[in-house]
Amino acid sequence: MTRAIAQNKTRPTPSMHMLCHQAPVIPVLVIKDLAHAVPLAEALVAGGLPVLEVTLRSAVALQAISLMVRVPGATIGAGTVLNPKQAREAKQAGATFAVSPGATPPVIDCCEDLDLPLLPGAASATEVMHLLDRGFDLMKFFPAAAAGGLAALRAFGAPLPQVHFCPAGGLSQENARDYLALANVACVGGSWVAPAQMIIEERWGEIRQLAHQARQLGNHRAGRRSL
Ligand SMILES: O=C(O)C(=O)C[C@H](O)[C@H](O)COP(=O)(O)O
Repeated sequence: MTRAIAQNKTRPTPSMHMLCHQAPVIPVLVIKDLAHAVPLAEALVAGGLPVLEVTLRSAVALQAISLMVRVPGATIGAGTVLNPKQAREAKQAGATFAVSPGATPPVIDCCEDLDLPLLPGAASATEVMHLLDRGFDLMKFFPAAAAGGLAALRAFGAPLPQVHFCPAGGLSQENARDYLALANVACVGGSWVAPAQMIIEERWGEIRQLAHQARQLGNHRAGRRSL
């Protein structure tokens, strides 16, 4: 029996669910200078965002992950995981989870073999259905704003109410609240809490403040709209 057939049922992904419920926002980070890794993680954790996604888009990303995992209170994942090699390297660096803008069978298989929780990306009903078939009921919705935003997520909720999403791509402090108000949104992802220029200028106090504001977005979730 092939792996796909053997797992052709909805398998809850408890670890990713747990991580997505720790805070309303997962910061998406691009770290270009290794010296920024620890103070950046400390600022975000101090602001109330403990789950961080370090994208594998820079030469120092893996080293950054291996330093940031030692920051008290931080849970570090690797983002932009595009292939099995990157998944293996992320795990080796100490990442607790992996995030991908999409989903390919090799990445899914590799993360399963590594026992590395994966937040795979989907942008259409067909992609969501493929991931459901692979047992995922929590996935990234990417690129959220470009792929239909709030209206698309609301529409997914009718035929696919069992699926929860972490929308990312085009979110901001201003629109994140509307996404978090949807019943099928577990959390959101975004780079707005750690803007590139602020990182370059090492404005950690301001980043902590942005994280704090983002954390507050979770306070309004009690009154969420149903789908
Ligand atoms: O790198 C990944 O794994 C991704 O899936 C993409 C990121 O989540 C978005 O690039 C964040 O988008 P912005 O908040 O608009 O900057």
